[in-house]
Amino acid sequence: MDANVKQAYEAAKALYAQHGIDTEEVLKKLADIRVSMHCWQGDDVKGFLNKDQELSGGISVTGNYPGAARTPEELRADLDKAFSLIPGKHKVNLHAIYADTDEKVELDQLEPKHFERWVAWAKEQGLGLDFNPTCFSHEKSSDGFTLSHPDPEIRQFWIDHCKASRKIGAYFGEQLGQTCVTNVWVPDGFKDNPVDRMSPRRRLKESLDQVFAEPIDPKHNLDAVESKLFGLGSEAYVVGSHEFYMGYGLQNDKLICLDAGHFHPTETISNKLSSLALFTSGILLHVSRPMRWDSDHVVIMDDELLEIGRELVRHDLLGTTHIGLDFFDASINRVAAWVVGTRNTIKALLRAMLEPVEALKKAELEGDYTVRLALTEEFKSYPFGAVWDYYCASNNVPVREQWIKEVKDYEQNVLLQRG
Ligand SMILES: C[C@H](O)[C@H](O)[C@@H](O)C(=O)CO
Ligand SMILES: [Mn+2]
Repeated sequence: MDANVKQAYEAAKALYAQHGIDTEEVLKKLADIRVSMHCWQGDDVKGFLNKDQELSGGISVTGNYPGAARTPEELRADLDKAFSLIPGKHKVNLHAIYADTDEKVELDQLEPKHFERWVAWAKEQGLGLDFNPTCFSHEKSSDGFTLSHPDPEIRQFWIDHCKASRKIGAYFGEQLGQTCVTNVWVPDGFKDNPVDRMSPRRRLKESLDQVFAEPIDPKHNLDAVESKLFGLGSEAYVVGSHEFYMGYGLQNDKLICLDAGHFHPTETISNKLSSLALFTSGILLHVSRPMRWDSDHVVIMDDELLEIGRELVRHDLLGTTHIGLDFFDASINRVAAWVVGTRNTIKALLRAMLEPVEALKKAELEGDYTVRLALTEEFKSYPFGAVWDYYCASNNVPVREQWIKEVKDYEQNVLLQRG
């Protein structure tokens, strides 16, 4: 390890120790956290099953940076590259359209065998896998409805797809010895004001009941449901709203997924964690960065990311919260997008772990808001960066911006050769 990195770490360690913060313990805890890196940043949410199908469902990817992965092999190579620049062992979040198979298979017919190559790779790399049914970019969702569709045949197709997805999730969990989270998000909604808000929600509820009817060992698969306020083309009404899924999740013991981009622009998911945690056995996060709308920008270390980290650490929610990422930016190098977003997410958790939480809570309880404010602010310039650098070096990944050169080399030698 570089002597300067070690020396800076030792100085930081001593400073934090003065506040009773044991950096060695902190780094051990940090190493246990698995962030679920979403595969869809690597190819602009195209997948491999219906490659020619246009992206739909009210989400959108902008940019035309060269080098998007075109095959499962390319996507795995890009993920390998990104993981080599990120400290720790993590998970990959797959969508159903990323099946790796030579068969032409419909979504409702998908089986674990169509993901065997992903599992073999994950085993080799020591990664976990999460899963999502893909209820968009398909002719049967072209009018904007899936699980809440008025046509029972179309509804059944999506129910069968979601059922198949849970089985694939259970297979991942069982094969890899790490619980898979299978997250159901459907785009269903209306562009303009509906007359009947209730019937689609009733249909969605009934469809979900069918999807989840078969019990699955929670050691292998946990179900999650993801709400949304609006999408492109569903501005007036989304069937699966926050209230809908909060009710459904609480009543049926499902993980409630909070996506940072799925609420009113001034609403934050950090402020929801301490409430939901009191009523649920776990939460799924989609850490994203909405800019003016659900734009899915790459996660940066902004106030909200820091606050999410603090809430998870201060209320001891790391054991029950599944941290997934959800962004897709095609205007920059896609491997770099993963590295920036994932490193930032881990770094925000580290920063939160390096705060004098007990002293701050004590000040608050005693009504000493002066100390609460002053200490919070002073800690913003404590040398967390030295601890982070040491963590990266100890994990044999590049320290600070050294990783950029590696991505640039990979771009020259691999991504730009893809034509
Ligand atoms: C591709 C994802 O499933 C999707 O982004 C979903 O999680 C979402 O957030 C839709 O807005
Ligand atoms: Mn999401």
